[in-house]
Amino acid sequence: MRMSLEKPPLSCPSGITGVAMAFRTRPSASLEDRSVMTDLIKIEDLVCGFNDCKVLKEITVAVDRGAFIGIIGPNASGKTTLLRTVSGVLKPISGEVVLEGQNVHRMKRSQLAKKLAFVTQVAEIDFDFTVEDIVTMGRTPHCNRFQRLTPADKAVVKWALEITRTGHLSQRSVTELSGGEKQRVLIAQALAQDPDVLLLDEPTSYLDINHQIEIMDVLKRLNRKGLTVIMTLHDLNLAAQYCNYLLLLSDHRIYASGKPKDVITAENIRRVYGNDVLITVHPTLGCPQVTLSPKLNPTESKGFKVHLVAGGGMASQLMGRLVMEGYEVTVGVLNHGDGDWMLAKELGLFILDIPAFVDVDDEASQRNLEMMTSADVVLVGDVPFGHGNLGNLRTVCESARAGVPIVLLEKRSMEERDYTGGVALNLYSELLNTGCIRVDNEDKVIEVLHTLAGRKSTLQKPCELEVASA
Ligand SMILES: Nc1ncnc2c1ncn2[C@@H]1O[C@H](COP(=O)(O)OP(=O)(O)OP(=O)(O)O)[C@@H](O)[C@H]1O
Repeated sequence: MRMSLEKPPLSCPSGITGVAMAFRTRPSASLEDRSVMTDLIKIEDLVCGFNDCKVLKEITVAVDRGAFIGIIGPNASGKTTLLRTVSGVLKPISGEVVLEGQNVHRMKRSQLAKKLAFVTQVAEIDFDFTVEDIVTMGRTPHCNRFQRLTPADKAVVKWALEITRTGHLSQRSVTELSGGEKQRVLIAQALAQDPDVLLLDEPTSYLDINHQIEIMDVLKRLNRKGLTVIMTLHDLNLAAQYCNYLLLLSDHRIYASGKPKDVITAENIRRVYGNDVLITVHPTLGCPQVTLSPKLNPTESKGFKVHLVAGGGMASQLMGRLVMEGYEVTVGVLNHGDGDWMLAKELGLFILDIPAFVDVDDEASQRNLEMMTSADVVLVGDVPFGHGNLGNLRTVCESARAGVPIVLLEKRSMEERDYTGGVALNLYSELLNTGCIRVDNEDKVIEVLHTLAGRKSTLQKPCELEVASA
């Protein structure tokens, strides 16, 4: 069955019209500015919190109709508090939240509920209502107390159930539902309310990945039709993919705001969350994507040095695994801007590098040899060899002759990776005669390194004992 995004016609049209995508955080507007503003929501010098506890201060944000805003930040940074204050549920300590010219905290609840819906975090619903009853309650602001639901109201309820894929639950009691089902029912209720602005507190927290995408897709499509969406999110990747603008909260304030690519930066995440992360670009959407890096303590590393011959972005996975496993990794020789160079840089590894499009020359090779011979093992990734990086292969051969253990990752044969008309292949055959270890996937590389590192530590133990007893 196809879902229609079009709401059935209503007796009270929502007034959703053109979409002006804009969002700004700024100091308080002057009186002159105010006269030309067309913001749907204006948050002015807001201080919010509880009694004397100021959770957030200096919050000034302008939201235009049609914005899709994500509020992100660490635990207890005030995301829910801000959303509750914007929703009118929590009174501000000072400042104001203005919706279409009216202070939300002075509006009648019924009047506000026609324009704004708030999906709270899933709480225990103790009342034995059916799902249909719960979603129907979303129509309350639009109905006269003594009036029965009109066919138009019923059609909206049906639409909200369908669009959130909760129709099959309509006769079930909400007390029996799973957390994810309840979450979708609460979103259905809010959509049945037919608001201009939808606020959602962690709407995906209980949802599996399929339902996360499904709900976010529905919200995005409704947003394209004019629904203004403001939500709190912990998942930074979802936030980057779906939100047009982000507010990053930290230290009782808006720490950063703007487009996802400007807010979700490694520096911001490190400062606010205290985590080192890898920021890459989503392959199809172009938005930032966050990959968590473990907090590696150098003193806990395996004390086993791996020099990696990488290139062309073909050794990225291997590099990440090595770092995760606690090896001391150096990389080289790499050209500036190479995919593996960029990752090595993000990971903070020592890179022996040369400018882009420059061949590995004798000087670079000499330094590479020094690094290889001081490593416990040289690992050659499944990289292609051309005339530019042939020097790396020559140096690996030299290191092998000097007795350095060599591990070769061969996902593809050297014939497939030789762009030198056979020179690389000859060097490779020479290398194989020195008794290198050959493996065909990353897992096996890790197994081999584990064995080699184990041998090294066993050999070291008597020395350590001697030192200890001296
Ligand atoms: N009713 C309350 N009374 C007093 N303090 C509260 C109340 N609710 C929340 N707080 C406090 O306000 C601060 C912000 O809480 P809030 O729930 O807004 O953070 P959050 O960013 O949404 O957190 P999380 O990511 O953990 O959900 C916290 O220190 C919290 O303990």
